[in-house]
Amino acid sequence: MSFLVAEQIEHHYFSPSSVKIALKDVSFTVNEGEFISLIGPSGCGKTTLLSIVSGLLKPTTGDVKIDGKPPESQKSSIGYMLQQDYLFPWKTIEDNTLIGLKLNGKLNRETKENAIRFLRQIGLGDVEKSYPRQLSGGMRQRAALARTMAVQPKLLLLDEPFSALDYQTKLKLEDLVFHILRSYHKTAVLVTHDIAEAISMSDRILLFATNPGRLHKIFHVPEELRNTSPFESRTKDAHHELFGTIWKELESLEKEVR
Ligand SMILES: Nc1ncnc2c1ncn2[C@@H]1O[C@H](COP(=O)(O)OP(=O)(O)OP(=O)(O)O)[C@@H](O)[C@H]1O
Repeated sequence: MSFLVAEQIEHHYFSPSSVKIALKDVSFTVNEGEFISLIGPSGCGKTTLLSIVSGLLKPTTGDVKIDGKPPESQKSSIGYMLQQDYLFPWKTIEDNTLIGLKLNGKLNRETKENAIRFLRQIGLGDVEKSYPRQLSGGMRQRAALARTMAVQPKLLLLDEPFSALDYQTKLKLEDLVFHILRSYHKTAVLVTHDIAEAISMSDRILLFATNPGRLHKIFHVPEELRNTSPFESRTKDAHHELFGTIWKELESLEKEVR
């Protein structure tokens, strides 16, 4: 069943001297529990689209529905992970994890216990009472994941959450997020510049073209990769084949622009 529906999205940015068409006629659906990635050249409208899906930005025309309702009415059901962790430096990891629950008025004994259990599950049990400055970048992003998951979002929007990490930490966190989102059957939309990351984490990949930003092609990730951890996926022939296909498509888009 389609959980997220985007229909004929068009978005224009206006300045005194010009109009930028950031997105043109973008339609797609995401099923419940599905993980999709948005990839494409810089400026093709990925972040604009994520802002529209989150309800932070109203499209010039077109419509988005999350679980049959407009995104503005679903804000407490949407979780974010961004490139920066945005942890509050003066709060402990535990307090940072509980912040969304507090803001949503959902902090009680049960939700607190769940959140702390999750912190322990992802290996942060020893640093619950530590402050963000005492943690490595990877641990801080894990704390950001715990804060996101604490509010039990129905939809996760992931805007390049691994791109600021060193390569090894990035692979480990991809693996963790993949397993957590699968095991909790979460619906997720990831924006990334990393084709291998998109292949190893997603069920489908939406490739966008630029000028104007538009949906160019949808790639279905083969089942043998979808049921494999990101680490292992990267070692498979099917992964390399899909990488080659998407890379060629990206190159042909670049030639179009030149
Ligand atoms: N607030 C804004 N005002 C005017 N133009 C904007 C604004 N935000 C984005 N744009 C333009 O809209 C287009 C799409 O931008 P967007 O940031 O959504 O693309 P993107 O694919 O996320 O880019 P990147 O991969 O570089 O992050 C770009 O040409 C950008 O310059």
